[in-house]
Amino acid sequence: MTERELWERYQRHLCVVPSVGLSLDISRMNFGADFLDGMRARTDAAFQAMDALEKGAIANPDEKRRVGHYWLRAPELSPEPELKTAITDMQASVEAFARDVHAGKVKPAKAARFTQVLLVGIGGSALGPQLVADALGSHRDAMQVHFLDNTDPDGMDRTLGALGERLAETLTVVISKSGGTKETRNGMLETERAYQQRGLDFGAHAVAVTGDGSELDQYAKQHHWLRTFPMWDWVGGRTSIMSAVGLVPARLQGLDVDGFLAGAKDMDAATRERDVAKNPAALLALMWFHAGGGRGQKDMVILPYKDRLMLMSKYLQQLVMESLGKELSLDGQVVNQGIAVYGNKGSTDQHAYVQQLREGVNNFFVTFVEVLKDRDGKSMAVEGDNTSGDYLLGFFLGTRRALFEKGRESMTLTVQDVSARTVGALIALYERAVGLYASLVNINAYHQPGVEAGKKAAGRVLELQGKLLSKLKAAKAEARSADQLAQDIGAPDEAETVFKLLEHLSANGDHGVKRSGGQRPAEARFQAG
Ligand SMILES: O=P(O)(O)OC[C@H]1O[C@](O)(CO)[C@@H](O)[C@@H]1O
Repeated sequence: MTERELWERYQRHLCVVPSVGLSLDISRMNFGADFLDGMRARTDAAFQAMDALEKGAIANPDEKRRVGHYWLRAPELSPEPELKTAITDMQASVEAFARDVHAGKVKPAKAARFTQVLLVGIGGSALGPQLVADALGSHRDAMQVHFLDNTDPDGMDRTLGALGERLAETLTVVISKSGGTKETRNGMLETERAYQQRGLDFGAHAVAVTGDGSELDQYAKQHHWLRTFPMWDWVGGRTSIMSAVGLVPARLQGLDVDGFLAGAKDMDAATRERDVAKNPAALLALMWFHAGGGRGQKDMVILPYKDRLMLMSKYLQQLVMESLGKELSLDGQVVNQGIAVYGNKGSTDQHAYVQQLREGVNNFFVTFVEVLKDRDGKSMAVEGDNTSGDYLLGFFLGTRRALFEKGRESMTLTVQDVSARTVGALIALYERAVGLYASLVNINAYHQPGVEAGKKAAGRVLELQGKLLSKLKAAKAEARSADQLAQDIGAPDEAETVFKLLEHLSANGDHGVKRSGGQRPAEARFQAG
């Protein structure tokens, strides 16, 4: 294709959404002239399914749940008045609470004001707040936000240690829809102890976001936490950023929540458009289908040319992969669907994996995200008349061209700026694209059975550890191999897991397990010290 033909193709296929200042360019995807028409029947069915979902149908059949994240930015579209009231009440109470915190009406016992937020959550209960805080935050925010999103003890020490004395002015927000997620429970308990060690009452510094009656809800009530904000079963974790999950930290941070919700609402309106050429969510879903043959054969590389959007790929990794990575179709057939997502930011990635994108295995398509506004205020010239921002654009266009020359497909999303409106719109765009794509490939995007399997298996490992520790204590000083101990606890087939447990136990002083003998599994001996 000549440059001239490409320019024509660009103009023909450019999808512009003036209401949110966003455009999607699909000209560098190699779909044929009849592709969009050929997909018309499937696309219409996807629109119908989305329409039913928005009207309150059970769109998550396995869990028999409705899927209501679109109502969070347009409560008037809720299928029942009670839901609308629940959403608007939540929004008003979050706003009022943040106002009281900022004004010092809700204040810690041993400091004048809360200045820090510590968010404890994982997956959908952390990734959205992390993206929003990083994309929109600055040192001028009303409060600074920190995160505990794992059960890694050293990770917790690092975050809590960095807060140090400031724990006295830290408001901890524990977020868990289910209220029973172990990583979050552990982070909460360790945080509680950190407060206690400084003579601070955790409850007077803690807020929960969780489902009514959950384990976390009960804990918060028993320990007289400051507040609990609701989460509902009709909002999925990975699409919960516009529920209290995202609004509580964003309001506390002092971000433009109204703009964020408005951007998403405007994008929703634009992506209900049935004319595919004018609908960027439908085009994204169709390009994913084209690129991967409807089987996810190509990975989605997200390359935003803006530091503030670096977490976009991490956020989309959960949204896309937890939604689309499914073994079974809606009809129960084994389909093993999914699309792998990765990326960081340009032009930084140019100096890392882009080498492979241009010359290596052609198993991906890139989505470039271009932000027109360089910065607040003017830029200095760094070379001739050129600014740093001119260079960023140059590197983006250069990389895109270099990939195209080698037959590597890409799309480009262009936005005006990284404002709250834009971030809200981008999230809404991808939420709908994921929902539409799920319909195109006939899967349930709103459950995550695979994750549950891992959680159950982890539970069994900890059960095994319990048995192992009892045995080691009973056997006292007798040093035994992993194989012998696996026999002892009646789990001979679990010798490898037992060895891994013993290796970990003996590397840490918590349970008094000692290791002797050689380095190889068969030579190692373990005993209770
Ligand atoms: O908010 P919760 O219930 O703690 O769950 C956290 C995350 O865990 C998952 O269920 C996966 O394990 C995600 O879907 C969810 O966002």
